Amino acid sequence: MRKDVRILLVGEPKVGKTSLIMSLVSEEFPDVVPYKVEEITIPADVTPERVPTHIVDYSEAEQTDEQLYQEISKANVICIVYAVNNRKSLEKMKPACVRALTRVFKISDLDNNGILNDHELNFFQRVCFSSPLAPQALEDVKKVVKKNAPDGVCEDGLTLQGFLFLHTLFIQRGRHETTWAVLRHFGYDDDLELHQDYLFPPLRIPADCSTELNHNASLFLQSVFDKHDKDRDGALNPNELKDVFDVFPYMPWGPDVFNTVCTNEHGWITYQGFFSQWTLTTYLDVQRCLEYLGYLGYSIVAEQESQAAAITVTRSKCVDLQQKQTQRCVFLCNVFGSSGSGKSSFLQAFIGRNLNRQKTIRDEHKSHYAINTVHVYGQEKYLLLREICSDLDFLSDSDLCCDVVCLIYDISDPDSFDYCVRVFRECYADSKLLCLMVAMKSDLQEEKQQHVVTPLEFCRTHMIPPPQAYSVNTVATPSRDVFIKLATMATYPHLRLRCMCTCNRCTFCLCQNFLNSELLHAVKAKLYTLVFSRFSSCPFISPFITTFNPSFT
Ligand SMILES: Nc1ncnc2c1ncn2[C@@H]1O[C@H](COP(=O)(O)OP(=O)(O)OP(=O)(O)O)[C@@H](O)[C@H]1O
Repeated sequence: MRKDVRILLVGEPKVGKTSLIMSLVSEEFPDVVPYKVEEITIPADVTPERVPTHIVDYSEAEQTDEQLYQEISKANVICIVYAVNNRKSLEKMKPACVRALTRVFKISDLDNNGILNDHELNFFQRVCFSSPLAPQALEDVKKVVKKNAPDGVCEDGLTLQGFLFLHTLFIQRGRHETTWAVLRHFGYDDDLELHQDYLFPPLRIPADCSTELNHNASLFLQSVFDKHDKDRDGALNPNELKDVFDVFPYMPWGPDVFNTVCTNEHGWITYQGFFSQWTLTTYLDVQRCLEYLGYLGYSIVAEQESQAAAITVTRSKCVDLQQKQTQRCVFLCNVFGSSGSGKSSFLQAFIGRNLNRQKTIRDEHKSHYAINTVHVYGQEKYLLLREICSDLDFLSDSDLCCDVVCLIYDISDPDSFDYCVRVFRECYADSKLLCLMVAMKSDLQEEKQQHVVTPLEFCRTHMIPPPQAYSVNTVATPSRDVFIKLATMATYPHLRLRCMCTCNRCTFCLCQNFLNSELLHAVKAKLYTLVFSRFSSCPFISPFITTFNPSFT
């Protein structure tokens, strides 16, 4: 065993360094429990006489950082000392631990009032240790905290200070494992970092499938939103939004999010906008969504095995097309148009902003995406618009991949339609994807387009619906009809020849609703089964019956 061990005690003034030195080497202070003394492994031959040469007492108030580094380089053992009843020193000395426990506290504080009440303490206890605390034990805990840290109990619940004090007490009394059990349950590894396995649980996504948030996730996100919408105005003001992401190591959303989703008149994200942004992340980057849900403690609060339980992996798009129906709720629309044709304005109109409101958007806060809900024959769907850069040479296959294509031209710019023709011919003429032509800036004077055929003739030739006149230069919110059309085309890509108005009132819409109705499908299936069972034994008729399948009628 080394005899010249040099121990460095680091701590703020008056936290008890000297007492610790004395207790390490003598029996004089039986009440002082040396912090992690077993980890310091004091050599047996250290005596009080040798203390001055072996244990260096470092106090922040007395020395500079440079002197500390010098001492650290000379030390064999470094012992960080803090006083459990001094939160300031605790924060300073173990910031990673305090950060981790603060996140644990915030996740467990289900109503976000800064206090863990009995219900929340019991929930916390149950999810961490699989059994609730007995009422008396709960009272005892609060009593101990209150006695030692008066600010630790408020309104009969534990404050963050009390919660931190409790864990410091566990550590001090050698019950490190209790705190570690909590931290591990909330995803931390031995370095107090969130474990990669916790943040990124396995999730298999076959090719041609997409990812969406399921019902469990929407309940959880609704609770997260409600928890932080303290003024109950249905939107998250800047402070409330910052509070949502307080449990994240970084701010996940940039300023562009305010131009991607619906906001209220102050520009604050509404619940619709909040959920839309989550839907967008899930669709475009599901790994990121898993990570974010991990920071929010989804698996703990929703009592699920992992964040993967929040995700629905949809059926392959090919199978949807074959079966002529889909369960998907999120559809991607690529928006093409020449420079200045009005793509950004179109995207902003989708989240309810007219030209006047768009003028306030700063260039660096612009978004290439816009997402909102649309009702397609009574069902709520999410349509995600993606603005595609005008230079086609830079586009990859994944840039072109989508559920429906929107081609925009500016009726006041005679060259803009030519660009749409180019996109259609080069990228989508041979694909089965449906395209919709939008004649933007319809309030302006129309110019003759410099192309051999008119936009209307071009659409007729290529079985594209006629150009949809659209303008964002409106007094009220711009019309949503064109977005409903796009969402309908994305949802029912096999129905090429159909009414394009989707008003749900005209004869064609009513017929289409009827043909798509589950009742009609059920009746058809019943008839088929009946006919099949009656005539299947007849050798002359059965070959004809088997070719009759209701799903292809
Ligand atoms: N109906 C309209 N009447 C007048 N001006 C309009 C109308 N719609 C859009 N604009 C204006 O046209 C200009 C170009 O629109 P926008 O930025 O949306 O085009 P873009 O296709 O996104 O362009 P880029 O590809 O360069 O980003 C903007 O200044 C916008 O305010």
